[in-house]
Amino acid sequence: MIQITLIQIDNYGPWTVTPGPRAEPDLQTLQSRLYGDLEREFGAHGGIVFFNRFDNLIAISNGMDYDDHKLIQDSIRNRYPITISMGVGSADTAYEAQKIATEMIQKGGGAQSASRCEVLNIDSLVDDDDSYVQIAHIDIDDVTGLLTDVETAFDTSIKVYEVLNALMVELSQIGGLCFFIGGDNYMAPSNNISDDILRDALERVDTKTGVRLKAGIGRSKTPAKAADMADIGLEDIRAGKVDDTVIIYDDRK
Ligand SMILES: Nc1nc2c(ncn2[C@@H]2O[C@H](COP(=O)(O)OP(=O)(O)OP(=O)(O)O)[C@@H](O)[C@H]2O)c(=O)[nH]1
Repeated sequence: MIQITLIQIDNYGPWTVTPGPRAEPDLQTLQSRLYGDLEREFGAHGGIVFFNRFDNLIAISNGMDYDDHKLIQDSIRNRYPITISMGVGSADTAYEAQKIATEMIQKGGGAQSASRCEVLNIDSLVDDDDSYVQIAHIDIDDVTGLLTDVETAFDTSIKVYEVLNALMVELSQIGGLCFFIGGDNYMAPSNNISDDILRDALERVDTKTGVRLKAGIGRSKTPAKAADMADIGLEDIRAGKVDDTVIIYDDRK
């Protein structure tokens, strides 16, 4: 089972324009610092946060309970001019878990409801015995030689974001999620998606976008450890240790 936490800034839209439109560099600073702080806070529990849309961030939070979430929520209130609500869901697939987490927040009120403040709704927490996270670290082959060093920076970004969208659509159709994490890298929470099915999905994206993707896949009890093993898998593919575009490492006893 994978546990997903949706973190949503309370009443953010209206806040950004009250008493008048706030300077965009200030909003960008707030959003990036909030992402960094949440990454550190969830990371301290072995979790991982994806910036997603910055006002709606998605975390894998296996092993974190109500008190862990509440402590983070209180800390953000003490250090920011905004507050956050959180919804938590657990399921066999990442897509279903985020769907439940979203329902948990929506149950607490609208994203621009002036009365909704610091909702923390948990549908279910993953038991330690059932805790399992699969993450794929997906990378474009030779983005440096094919794009970064030969195309304009913006044209490279068009391609990288085109690949992101194709990955998000493909993975959501097989129960997974996918997030851009920088450069030419994507991370896909992908519980219950086999390496064969994932390889086929990557090949469909290759065909659609004209790139060649590879992926290390990590399986562990905690999100951070699963991500670490996915990174190792990616490095082993780069080093030619396997003649495949995907490799799985699983450290569950
Ligand atoms: N978030 C994140 N970004 C990374 C990671 N590794 C590389 N990057 C980013 O991705 C960019 C490209 O790095 P690489 O993927 O190693 O370059 P490449 O030319 O595609 O090389 P190959 O993937 O080996 O074919 C770097 O400039 C970094 O911005 C990583 O593990 N995590």
